[in-house]
Amino acid sequence: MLLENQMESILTFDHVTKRYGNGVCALKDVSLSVRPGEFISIIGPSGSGKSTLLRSINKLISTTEGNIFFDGENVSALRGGKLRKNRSKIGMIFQNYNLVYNLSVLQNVLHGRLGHMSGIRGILGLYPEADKEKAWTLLEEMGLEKFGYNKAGNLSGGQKQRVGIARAIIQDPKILLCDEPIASLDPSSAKVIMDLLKSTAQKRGIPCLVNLHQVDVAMRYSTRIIGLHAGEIVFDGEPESLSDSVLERIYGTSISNLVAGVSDEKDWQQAYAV
Ligand SMILES: Nc1ncnc2c1ncn2[C@@H]1O[C@H](COP(=O)(O)OP(=O)(O)OP(=O)(O)O)[C@@H](O)[C@H]1O
Repeated sequence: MLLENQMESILTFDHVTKRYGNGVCALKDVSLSVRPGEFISIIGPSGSGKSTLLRSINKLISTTEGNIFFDGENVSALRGGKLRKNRSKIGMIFQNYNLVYNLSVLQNVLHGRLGHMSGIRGILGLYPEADKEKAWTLLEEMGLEKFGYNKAGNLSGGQKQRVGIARAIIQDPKILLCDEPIASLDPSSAKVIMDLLKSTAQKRGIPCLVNLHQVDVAMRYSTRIIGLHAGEIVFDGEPESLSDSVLERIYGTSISNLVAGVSDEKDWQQAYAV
């Protein structure tokens, strides 16, 4: 059974540990597998290793022990062109959007194709017509077709993040990694972004790993939640199994010390203006 799961998984962490130069152990013996179609939230207190986990997948951070397998390759061993190719299969969505603000919305979306182009065509911005058509279709899907020629810097935070999603999707990624995608947004924009993330990823069968600080959002959207505490996975299961005692283990404190989550559907609807 374990072998079957590993065979169909797109991403596997096999006993991964990350120790930074200052001695901090940010990931401790982490093992997990991600399968197509999963929408996984990673929760945990500040400093528990969520960003380290996400960034080690595209080797922005090198791990110390263990192996990470992504799309059939051992990421830990990849260098140069092979590493770039592997990264082109990973869509990243950032808290601060990482757009080029003085370029147009369309050009920012097209940047997602750079990893698939030869150096000179990419430098000159000579995108094939098919890519441009795809970019417009994605802008439409994001409700941004009217903003294609606007400067990305002039958009609202929620609109910028929608550009970020379109840029990640146009890559044709095999996984989406989202590092606190709604941390800079108001609750109503956050809902739009979570809805779009989930629908665009699920429609295409792309697995999604999302770092979140909002437990209620994680519970509402995820097919699976991973809870980190001090670099260790202390919970890996369905949202329904995330009890108060599990939350206390993840956050290392009594539930009464946690900012009240939005616990029932009615409260959620009020907070997120459903
Ligand atoms: N470049 C670095 N050098 C040294 N220590 C680091 C470095 N990056 C992160 N750390 C440490 O590793 C631990 C995990 O950090 P990480 O950013 O992965 O946590 P996080 O759960 O994403 O936190 P947050 O929710 O605040 O973003 C923390 O103790 C942090 O101080």
